[in-house]
Amino acid sequence: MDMLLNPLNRWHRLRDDIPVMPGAFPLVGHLPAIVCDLPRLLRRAERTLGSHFWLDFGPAGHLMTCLDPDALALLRHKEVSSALIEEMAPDILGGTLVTLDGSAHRQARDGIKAAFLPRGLTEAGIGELFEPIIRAQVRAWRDRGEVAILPDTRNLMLKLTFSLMGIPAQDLSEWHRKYRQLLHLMVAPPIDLPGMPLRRGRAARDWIDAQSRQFIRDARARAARTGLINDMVSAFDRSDGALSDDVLVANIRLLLLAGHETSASTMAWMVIELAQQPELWDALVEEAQRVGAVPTGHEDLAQCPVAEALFRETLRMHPASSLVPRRAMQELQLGQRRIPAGTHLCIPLLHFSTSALLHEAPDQFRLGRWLQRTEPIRPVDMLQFGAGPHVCMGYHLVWLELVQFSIALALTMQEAGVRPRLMSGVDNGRRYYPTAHPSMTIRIGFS
Ligand code: HEM
Repeated sequence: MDMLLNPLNRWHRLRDDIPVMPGAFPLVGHLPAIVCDLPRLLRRAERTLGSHFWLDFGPAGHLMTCLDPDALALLRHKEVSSALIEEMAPDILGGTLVTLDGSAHRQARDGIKAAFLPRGLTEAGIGELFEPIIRAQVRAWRDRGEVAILPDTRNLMLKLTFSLMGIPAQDLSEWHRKYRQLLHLMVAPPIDLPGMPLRRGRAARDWIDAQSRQFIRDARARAARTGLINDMVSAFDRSDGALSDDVLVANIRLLLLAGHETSASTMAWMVIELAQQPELWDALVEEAQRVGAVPTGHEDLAQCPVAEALFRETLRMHPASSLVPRRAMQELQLGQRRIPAGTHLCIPLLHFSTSALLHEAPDQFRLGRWLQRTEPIRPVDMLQFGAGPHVCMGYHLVWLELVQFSIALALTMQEAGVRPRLMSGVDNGRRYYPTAHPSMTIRIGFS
Protein backbone atom coordinates (compact mmCIF):
# COMPACT_ATOMS: atom_id res chain seq x y z
CA MET A 1 0.00 0.00 0.00
CA ASP A 2 1.25 3.50 -0.75
CA MET A 3 1.70 5.99 2.05
CA LEU A 4 -1.15 7.94 3.62
CA LEU A 5 -0.39 11.15 1.74
CA ASN A 6 -2.81 13.46 -0.02
CA PRO A 7 -2.51 12.72 -3.79
CA LEU A 8 -4.08 16.12 -4.57
CA ASN A 9 -1.33 18.03 -2.79
CA ARG A 10 1.66 17.71 -5.15
CA TRP A 11 3.06 21.23 -5.19
CA HIS A 12 6.64 21.83 -4.21
CA ARG A 13 6.66 24.88 -1.93
CA LEU A 14 9.32 26.58 0.14
CA ARG A 15 9.05 28.14 3.63
CA ASP A 16 12.09 30.11 4.74
CA ASP A 17 13.85 28.60 1.70
CA ILE A 18 13.33 25.05 3.01
CA PRO A 19 11.08 22.63 1.04
CA VAL A 20 7.69 21.62 2.41
CA MET A 21 6.92 17.90 2.03
CA PRO A 22 4.01 17.54 -0.45
CA GLY A 23 1.07 15.26 0.41
CA ALA A 24 -0.43 17.10 3.42
CA PHE A 25 -4.19 16.80 4.02
CA PRO A 26 -6.32 19.75 5.18
CA LEU A 27 -6.49 19.98 9.04
CA VAL A 28 -4.42 16.85 9.78
CA GLY A 29 -1.46 17.61 7.50
CA HIS A 30 1.01 14.70 7.31
CA LEU A 31 -0.20 13.22 10.62
CA PRO A 32 -1.69 10.04 9.04
CA ALA A 33 1.71 9.18 7.49
CA ILE A 34 3.64 10.33 10.59
CA VAL A 35 1.53 8.07 12.83
CA CYS A 36 1.41 5.00 10.56
CA ASP A 37 4.50 5.12 8.37
CA LEU A 38 7.10 7.51 9.75
CA PRO A 39 10.29 5.67 8.62
CA ARG A 40 9.10 5.55 4.99
CA LEU A 41 7.92 9.17 5.13
CA LEU A 42 11.36 10.32 6.36
CA ARG A 43 13.16 8.23 3.73
CA ARG A 44 10.98 9.59 0.94
CA ALA A 45 11.43 13.18 2.14
CA GLU A 46 15.20 12.71 2.32
CA ARG A 47 15.32 11.19 -1.18
CA THR A 48 13.18 13.87 -2.80
CA LEU A 49 13.90 17.00 -0.72
CA GLY A 50 17.23 16.49 1.06
CA SER A 51 18.11 16.59 4.76
CA HIS A 52 15.94 19.61 5.77
CA PHE A 53 12.18 19.76 5.15
CA TRP A 54 8.93 20.83 6.75
CA LEU A 55 6.39 18.31 7.99
CA ASP A 56 2.83 19.41 8.77
CA PHE A 57 1.67 18.17 12.21
CA GLY A 58 -1.94 19.31 11.64
CA PRO A 59 -3.17 21.30 14.68
CA ALA A 60 0.44 21.67 15.96
CA GLY A 61 1.52 23.35 12.69
CA HIS A 62 4.68 22.89 10.63
CA LEU A 63 7.91 21.57 12.20
CA MET A 64 11.22 21.85 10.37
CA THR A 65 12.63 18.33 10.40
CA CYS A 66 16.37 17.82 10.05
CA LEU A 67 18.06 14.49 9.22
CA ASP A 68 21.58 15.87 9.48
CA PRO A 69 23.28 14.43 12.62
CA ASP A 70 23.88 18.07 13.66
CA ALA A 71 20.22 18.00 14.71
CA LEU A 72 21.19 15.92 17.76
CA ALA A 73 23.23 18.88 19.02
CA LEU A 74 19.95 20.84 19.27
CA LEU A 75 19.13 18.77 22.36
CA ARG A 76 21.98 20.52 24.20
CA HIS A 77 21.71 23.93 22.56
CA LYS A 78 21.17 26.86 24.97
CA GLU A 79 19.15 28.81 22.40
CA VAL A 80 16.66 26.00 21.80
CA SER A 81 13.50 25.85 23.93
CA SER A 82 11.22 23.00 25.06
CA ALA A 83 8.23 25.32 25.60
CA LEU A 84 6.75 24.14 22.28
CA ILE A 85 5.92 20.82 23.99
CA GLU A 86 3.53 22.63 26.35
CA GLU A 87 1.88 24.37 23.39
CA MET A 88 1.42 21.00 21.63
CA ALA A 89 -0.06 19.24 24.70
CA PRO A 90 -1.12 21.95 27.19
CA ASP A 91 -3.70 19.94 29.13
CA ILE A 92 -1.53 16.95 29.77
CA LEU A 93 2.03 18.30 30.00
CA GLY A 94 1.42 21.90 31.11
CA GLY A 95 3.73 22.91 33.99
CA THR A 96 5.83 19.73 33.81
CA LEU A 97 9.60 19.87 33.66
CA VAL A 98 9.78 18.50 30.11
CA THR A 99 8.37 21.87 28.94
CA LEU A 100 10.65 24.14 31.00
CA ASP A 101 13.97 25.74 30.06
CA GLY A 102 17.06 27.01 31.81
CA SER A 103 17.07 27.60 35.55
CA ALA A 104 13.33 26.89 36.02
CA HIS A 105 13.93 23.46 34.49
CA ARG A 106 17.10 22.82 36.48
CA GLN A 107 15.43 23.71 39.77
CA ALA A 108 12.43 21.46 39.15
CA ARG A 109 14.59 18.57 37.92
CA ASP A 110 17.12 18.89 40.77
CA GLY A 111 14.22 18.64 43.20
CA ILE A 112 13.22 15.15 42.08
CA LYS A 113 16.01 13.51 40.09
CA ALA A 114 17.85 11.87 43.02
CA ALA A 115 15.01 9.40 43.55
CA PHE A 116 15.56 8.07 39.98
CA LEU A 117 19.30 7.56 40.14
CA PRO A 118 20.59 4.03 40.95
CA ARG A 119 21.24 4.99 44.58
CA GLY A 120 17.74 6.47 45.08
CA LEU A 121 16.12 3.43 43.45
CA THR A 122 18.17 1.04 45.60
CA GLU A 123 17.45 2.92 48.84
CA ALA A 124 13.71 2.91 48.04
CA GLY A 125 13.87 -0.87 47.39
CA ILE A 126 12.30 -0.51 43.92
CA GLY A 127 13.83 -3.73 42.53
CA GLU A 128 12.42 -5.73 45.45
CA LEU A 129 9.04 -4.04 44.98
CA PHE A 130 8.89 -4.87 41.25
CA GLU A 131 10.14 -8.46 41.32
CA PRO A 132 6.96 -10.18 42.64
CA ILE A 133 4.71 -8.08 40.38
CA ILE A 134 6.69 -9.04 37.28
CA ARG A 135 6.92 -12.69 38.34
CA ALA A 136 3.13 -12.89 38.90
CA GLN A 137 2.45 -11.39 35.45
CA VAL A 138 4.71 -13.76 33.51
CA ARG A 139 3.31 -16.75 35.44
CA ALA A 140 -0.18 -15.63 34.40
CA TRP A 141 1.03 -15.54 30.76
CA ARG A 142 2.47 -19.05 31.09
CA ASP A 143 -0.89 -20.28 32.47
CA ARG A 144 -2.89 -18.53 29.74
CA GLY A 145 -0.61 -19.91 26.99
CA GLU A 146 -1.24 -16.99 24.65
CA VAL A 147 -1.48 -13.20 25.08
CA ALA A 148 -2.06 -10.01 23.07
CA ILE A 149 1.35 -8.71 23.99
CA LEU A 150 0.99 -4.90 23.94
CA PRO A 151 -2.23 -4.63 26.03
CA ASP A 152 -0.61 -7.01 28.51
CA THR A 153 2.70 -5.17 28.79
CA ARG A 154 0.75 -1.90 29.21
CA ASN A 155 -1.17 -3.48 32.04
CA LEU A 156 2.02 -4.69 33.71
CA MET A 157 3.71 -1.30 33.33
CA LEU A 158 0.73 0.43 34.90
CA LYS A 159 0.92 -1.91 37.91
CA LEU A 160 4.64 -1.19 38.25
CA THR A 161 4.18 2.57 37.89
CA PHE A 162 1.38 2.65 40.46
CA SER A 163 3.38 0.55 42.93
CA LEU A 164 6.33 2.91 42.41
CA MET A 165 4.10 5.78 43.43
CA GLY A 166 2.85 3.88 46.48
CA ILE A 167 -0.79 3.93 45.35
CA PRO A 168 -2.74 1.66 47.73
CA ALA A 169 -4.06 -1.58 46.16
CA GLN A 170 -7.71 -0.76 46.99
CA ASP A 171 -7.51 2.44 44.91
CA LEU A 172 -6.02 0.83 41.81
CA SER A 173 -9.18 0.34 39.76
CA GLU A 174 -10.22 4.01 40.19
CA TRP A 175 -6.69 5.08 39.20
CA HIS A 176 -6.84 2.84 36.12
CA ARG A 177 -10.10 4.48 35.05
CA LYS A 178 -8.88 8.04 35.59
CA TYR A 179 -5.56 7.28 33.94
CA ARG A 180 -7.29 6.00 30.76
CA GLN A 181 -9.41 9.18 30.65
CA LEU A 182 -6.27 11.29 31.11
CA LEU A 183 -4.63 9.56 28.14
CA HIS A 184 -7.56 10.57 25.93
CA LEU A 185 -6.36 14.16 26.26
CA MET A 186 -3.56 13.26 23.83
CA VAL A 187 -6.03 12.88 20.99
CA ALA A 188 -9.14 14.74 22.24
CA PRO A 189 -10.78 17.05 19.69
CA PRO A 190 -10.90 20.65 20.99
CA ILE A 191 -14.59 20.52 21.99
CA ASP A 192 -15.16 21.34 25.66
CA LEU A 193 -18.66 19.93 26.23
CA PRO A 194 -20.00 17.53 28.89
CA GLY A 195 -19.26 13.88 28.03
CA MET A 196 -16.60 14.78 25.45
CA PRO A 197 -13.06 13.35 25.89
CA LEU A 198 -11.59 16.83 26.53
CA ARG A 199 -13.98 17.54 29.44
CA ARG A 200 -13.55 14.03 30.90
CA GLY A 201 -9.78 14.09 30.42
CA ARG A 202 -9.46 17.43 32.21
CA ALA A 203 -11.63 16.15 35.08
CA ALA A 204 -9.43 13.04 35.33
CA ARG A 205 -6.30 15.22 35.38
CA ASP A 206 -7.78 17.34 38.20
CA TRP A 207 -8.66 14.15 40.13
CA ILE A 208 -5.13 12.76 39.71
CA ASP A 209 -3.59 16.09 40.72
CA ALA A 210 -5.81 16.24 43.84
CA GLN A 211 -4.72 12.69 44.82
CA SER A 212 -1.09 13.69 44.32
CA ARG A 213 -1.58 16.68 46.62
CA GLN A 214 -2.92 14.32 49.26
CA PHE A 215 0.10 12.01 48.79
CA ILE A 216 2.39 14.97 49.29
CA ARG A 217 0.54 15.97 52.48
CA ASP A 218 0.74 12.36 53.74
CA ALA A 219 4.43 12.16 52.95
CA ARG A 220 5.05 15.37 54.92
CA ALA A 221 2.96 14.11 57.82
CA ARG A 222 5.09 10.92 57.67
CA ALA A 223 1.98 8.80 57.23
CA ALA A 224 2.89 5.22 56.34
CA ARG A 225 3.30 5.44 52.58
CA THR A 226 6.02 3.74 50.59
CA GLY A 227 7.20 4.44 47.07
CA LEU A 228 9.14 7.18 45.39
CA ILE A 229 6.76 10.00 46.31
CA ASN A 230 8.13 10.10 49.87
CA ASP A 231 11.67 10.39 48.59
CA MET A 232 10.70 12.98 45.99
CA VAL A 233 8.88 15.12 48.56
CA SER A 234 11.75 15.10 51.02
CA ALA A 235 14.33 15.83 48.29
CA PHE A 236 12.06 18.61 46.99
CA ASP A 237 11.65 20.10 50.47
CA ARG A 238 15.43 20.03 50.96
CA SER A 239 15.99 21.90 47.66
CA ASP A 240 16.16 25.69 47.80
CA GLY A 241 12.46 26.12 48.58
CA ALA A 242 11.55 28.52 45.78
CA LEU A 243 9.27 25.99 44.09
CA SER A 244 5.57 25.59 44.84
CA ASP A 245 3.79 22.28 45.32
CA ASP A 246 2.18 22.83 41.89
CA VAL A 247 5.56 21.93 40.35
CA LEU A 248 5.66 18.69 42.32
CA VAL A 249 2.05 17.83 41.45
CA ALA A 250 2.55 18.45 37.71
CA ASN A 251 5.69 16.33 37.72
CA ILE A 252 4.07 13.42 39.53
CA ARG A 253 1.57 13.47 36.62
CA LEU A 254 4.49 13.57 34.16
CA LEU A 255 6.09 10.54 35.82
CA LEU A 256 2.85 8.58 35.52
CA LEU A 257 2.72 9.37 31.82
CA ALA A 258 6.36 9.38 30.72
CA GLY A 259 7.22 5.89 31.80
CA HIS A 260 4.12 3.96 30.89
CA GLU A 261 3.60 3.73 27.11
CA THR A 262 7.31 4.02 26.28
CA SER A 263 8.37 1.18 28.58
CA ALA A 264 5.36 -1.01 27.69
CA SER A 265 6.14 -0.64 23.98
CA THR A 266 9.80 -1.58 24.52
CA MET A 267 8.81 -4.56 26.66
CA ALA A 268 6.38 -5.77 23.97
CA TRP A 269 9.06 -5.43 21.25
CA MET A 270 11.50 -7.41 23.39
CA VAL A 271 9.06 -10.34 23.57
CA ILE A 272 8.33 -10.08 19.82
CA GLU A 273 12.06 -10.17 19.01
CA LEU A 274 12.57 -13.14 21.36
CA ALA A 275 9.69 -14.96 19.68
CA GLN A 276 11.12 -14.29 16.22
CA GLN A 277 14.72 -15.26 16.98
CA PRO A 278 15.12 -18.66 18.68
CA GLU A 279 18.89 -18.20 19.17
CA LEU A 280 18.21 -14.96 21.07
CA TRP A 281 15.80 -16.76 23.36
CA ASP A 282 18.34 -19.55 23.94
CA ALA A 283 21.04 -17.01 24.88
CA LEU A 284 18.69 -15.28 27.33
CA VAL A 285 17.61 -18.58 28.92
CA GLU A 286 21.24 -19.61 29.34
CA GLU A 287 21.98 -16.32 31.12
CA ALA A 288 18.85 -16.56 33.30
CA GLN A 289 19.79 -20.07 34.38
CA ARG A 290 23.31 -18.96 35.20
CA VAL A 291 22.15 -16.05 37.40
CA GLY A 292 19.31 -18.21 38.77
CA ALA A 293 17.12 -15.37 40.12
CA VAL A 294 15.59 -12.07 39.05
CA PRO A 295 18.06 -9.27 39.90
CA THR A 296 16.77 -6.63 42.29
CA GLY A 297 19.61 -4.10 42.60
CA HIS A 298 21.54 -2.03 40.07
CA GLU A 299 24.77 -3.67 41.16
CA ASP A 300 23.29 -7.04 39.99
CA LEU A 301 22.63 -5.82 36.45
CA ALA A 302 26.25 -6.42 35.42
CA GLN A 303 25.51 -10.15 35.81
CA CYS A 304 22.96 -9.92 32.96
CA PRO A 305 24.79 -8.64 29.85
CA VAL A 306 22.51 -10.52 27.43
CA ALA A 307 19.34 -9.06 28.98
CA GLU A 308 20.94 -5.59 28.94
CA ALA A 309 21.99 -5.98 25.28
CA LEU A 310 18.45 -7.13 24.45
CA PHE A 311 17.04 -3.99 26.11
CA ARG A 312 19.47 -1.68 24.26
CA GLU A 313 19.18 -3.32 20.84
CA THR A 314 15.38 -3.49 21.04
CA LEU A 315 15.24 0.23 21.82
CA ARG A 316 17.71 1.00 19.03
CA MET A 317 15.61 -0.86 16.47
CA HIS A 318 12.24 0.28 17.91
CA PRO A 319 12.72 3.62 19.68
CA ALA A 320 9.56 4.43 21.64
CA SER A 321 10.03 8.22 21.48
CA SER A 322 10.31 8.80 17.76
CA LEU A 323 10.31 12.61 17.51
CA VAL A 324 11.27 15.42 19.88
CA PRO A 325 9.93 18.97 19.28
CA ARG A 326 11.82 22.18 20.06
CA ARG A 327 11.79 25.90 19.16
CA ALA A 328 14.81 27.93 17.98
CA MET A 329 15.10 31.04 20.17
CA GLN A 330 17.76 32.61 17.93
CA GLU A 331 18.96 32.14 14.37
CA LEU A 332 20.90 28.85 14.21
CA GLN A 333 23.24 27.04 11.87
CA LEU A 334 21.96 23.51 11.28
CA GLY A 335 24.05 21.42 8.88
CA GLN A 336 24.35 23.54 5.74
CA ARG A 337 21.37 25.80 6.58
CA ARG A 338 20.63 28.95 8.56
CA ILE A 339 17.43 28.50 10.57
CA PRO A 340 15.55 31.69 11.54
CA ALA A 341 14.71 32.50 15.19
CA GLY A 342 11.26 31.19 16.16
CA THR A 343 11.41 28.11 13.88
CA HIS A 344 9.61 25.05 15.24
CA LEU A 345 11.95 22.08 15.02
CA CYS A 346 11.50 18.31 14.94
CA ILE A 347 14.43 16.09 16.00
CA PRO A 348 13.72 12.61 14.59
CA LEU A 349 15.30 10.26 17.17
CA LEU A 350 13.88 7.34 15.21
CA HIS A 351 15.91 8.29 12.13
CA PHE A 352 19.20 8.55 14.02
CA SER A 353 18.59 5.40 16.02
CA THR A 354 18.62 3.36 12.81
CA SER A 355 21.00 5.51 10.76
CA ALA A 356 23.98 4.05 8.89
CA LEU A 357 25.90 7.20 9.82
CA LEU A 358 25.86 6.12 13.47
CA HIS A 359 25.56 2.32 13.40
CA GLU A 360 27.11 -0.49 11.37
CA ALA A 361 24.45 -2.62 9.60
CA PRO A 362 21.72 -0.51 11.25
CA ASP A 363 18.83 -2.70 10.06
CA GLN A 364 20.21 -5.85 11.65
CA PHE A 365 19.25 -6.85 15.18
CA ARG A 366 22.67 -7.65 16.66
CA LEU A 367 23.25 -8.22 20.38
CA GLY A 368 26.95 -8.41 19.53
CA ARG A 369 27.19 -4.65 19.06
CA TRP A 370 26.57 -4.32 22.82
CA LEU A 371 28.13 -7.56 24.10
CA GLN A 372 31.43 -7.06 22.30
CA ARG A 373 31.95 -3.38 23.00
CA THR A 374 34.83 -2.43 25.26
CA GLU A 375 34.16 1.30 25.72
CA PRO A 376 31.45 2.70 28.05
CA ILE A 377 27.98 3.67 26.78
CA ARG A 378 28.13 7.11 25.10
CA PRO A 379 25.24 9.61 24.81
CA VAL A 380 24.78 8.63 21.14
CA ASP A 381 24.31 4.97 22.20
CA MET A 382 21.30 5.95 24.29
CA LEU A 383 19.85 8.69 22.10
CA GLN A 384 16.45 6.97 22.37
CA PHE A 385 16.31 8.65 25.80
CA GLY A 386 17.16 12.09 24.44
CA ALA A 387 20.32 13.97 25.50
CA GLY A 388 21.39 17.11 27.32
CA PRO A 389 19.46 18.75 30.14
CA HIS A 390 16.20 16.94 29.36
CA VAL A 391 17.70 13.45 29.04
CA CYS A 392 15.16 10.89 30.31
CA MET A 393 14.98 10.72 34.10
CA GLY A 394 13.59 7.18 33.94
CA TYR A 395 16.64 5.65 32.18
CA HIS A 396 18.00 3.72 35.20
CA LEU A 397 14.52 2.68 36.25
CA VAL A 398 13.54 1.29 32.85
CA TRP A 399 16.90 -0.47 32.49
CA LEU A 400 16.29 -2.20 35.84
CA GLU A 401 12.68 -3.18 35.14
CA LEU A 402 13.31 -4.45 31.61
CA VAL A 403 16.26 -6.61 32.69
CA GLN A 404 14.14 -7.91 35.59
CA PHE A 405 11.36 -8.65 33.14
CA SER A 406 13.62 -10.51 30.65
CA ILE A 407 15.15 -12.73 33.32
CA ALA A 408 11.75 -13.43 34.94
CA LEU A 409 10.27 -14.34 31.53
CA ALA A 410 13.15 -16.68 30.65
CA LEU A 411 13.16 -18.42 34.05
CA THR A 412 9.39 -18.88 34.18
CA MET A 413 8.96 -20.17 30.63
CA GLN A 414 12.05 -22.38 30.79
CA GLU A 415 10.80 -24.03 34.03
CA ALA A 416 7.55 -24.84 32.22
CA GLY A 417 9.42 -26.15 29.13
CA VAL A 418 7.91 -23.51 26.82
CA ARG A 419 9.22 -20.59 24.73
CA PRO A 420 7.58 -17.51 23.12
CA ARG A 421 6.18 -17.96 19.60
CA LEU A 422 4.80 -15.35 17.25
CA MET A 423 1.15 -16.10 16.42
CA SER A 424 0.53 -13.20 13.99
CA GLY A 425 2.36 -10.89 11.56
CA VAL A 426 4.24 -7.85 12.94
CA ASP A 427 4.23 -5.49 9.97
CA ASN A 428 0.67 -4.17 10.03
CA GLY A 429 -0.71 -1.88 12.70
CA ARG A 430 2.58 -0.39 13.93
CA ARG A 431 2.39 3.18 15.16
CA TYR A 432 5.14 5.80 15.38
CA TYR A 433 3.59 8.86 17.02
CA PRO A 434 2.98 10.26 19.64
CA THR A 435 4.62 7.13 21.09
CA ALA A 436 5.89 4.40 18.77
CA HIS A 437 4.55 0.91 19.46
CA PRO A 438 3.86 -2.46 17.82
CA SER A 439 0.35 -3.38 16.72
CA MET A 440 -2.19 -3.83 19.55
CA THR A 441 -3.24 -7.15 17.99
CA ILE A 442 0.08 -9.05 17.92
CA ARG A 443 -0.33 -12.32 19.79
CA ILE A 444 2.43 -14.32 21.42
CA GLY A 445 1.97 -17.97 22.33
CA PHE A 446 3.99 -19.80 25.01
CA SER A 447 4.33 -23.44 24.01
C1 HEM B 1 11.80 2.94 27.17
C2 HEM B 1 11.33 3.84 27.98
C3 HEM B 1 11.53 5.33 27.84
C4 HEM B 1 11.91 6.08 26.76
C5 HEM B 1 12.27 5.58 25.35
C6 HEM B 1 11.95 7.46 27.20
C7 HEM B 1 12.31 8.52 26.38
C8 HEM B 1 12.44 9.83 26.82
C9 HEM B 1 12.91 10.93 26.01
C10 HEM B 1 13.32 10.85 24.53
C11 HEM B 1 12.92 12.04 26.79
C12 HEM B 1 13.42 13.44 26.39
C13 HEM B 1 12.29 14.34 25.94
C14 HEM B 1 12.82 15.69 25.49
O1 HEM B 1 14.03 15.92 25.43
O2 HEM B 1 11.98 16.53 25.14
C15 HEM B 1 12.42 11.66 28.09
C16 HEM B 1 12.26 12.53 29.15
C17 HEM B 1 11.72 12.15 30.37
N1 HEM B 1 11.42 10.87 30.79
FE1 HEM B 1 11.58 9.18 29.69
N2 HEM B 1 11.55 7.52 28.51
C18 HEM B 1 11.31 6.24 28.95
C19 HEM B 1 10.93 5.86 30.23
C20 HEM B 1 10.73 6.71 31.28
C21 HEM B 1 10.36 6.31 32.62
C22 HEM B 1 10.17 4.87 33.09
C23 HEM B 1 10.22 7.45 33.37
C24 HEM B 1 9.87 7.62 34.81
C25 HEM B 1 8.99 6.96 35.47
C26 HEM B 1 10.54 8.57 32.50
C27 HEM B 1 10.54 9.89 32.87
C28 HEM B 1 10.95 10.94 32.09
C29 HEM B 1 10.96 12.33 32.53
C30 HEM B 1 10.51 12.84 33.89
C31 HEM B 1 11.43 13.09 31.45
C32 HEM B 1 11.60 14.60 31.38
C33 HEM B 1 13.00 14.97 31.80
C34 HEM B 1 13.27 16.45 31.65
O3 HEM B 1 12.57 17.13 30.91
O4 HEM B 1 14.20 16.92 32.32
N3 HEM B 1 10.83 8.08 31.24
N4 HEM B 1 12.16 10.31 28.09
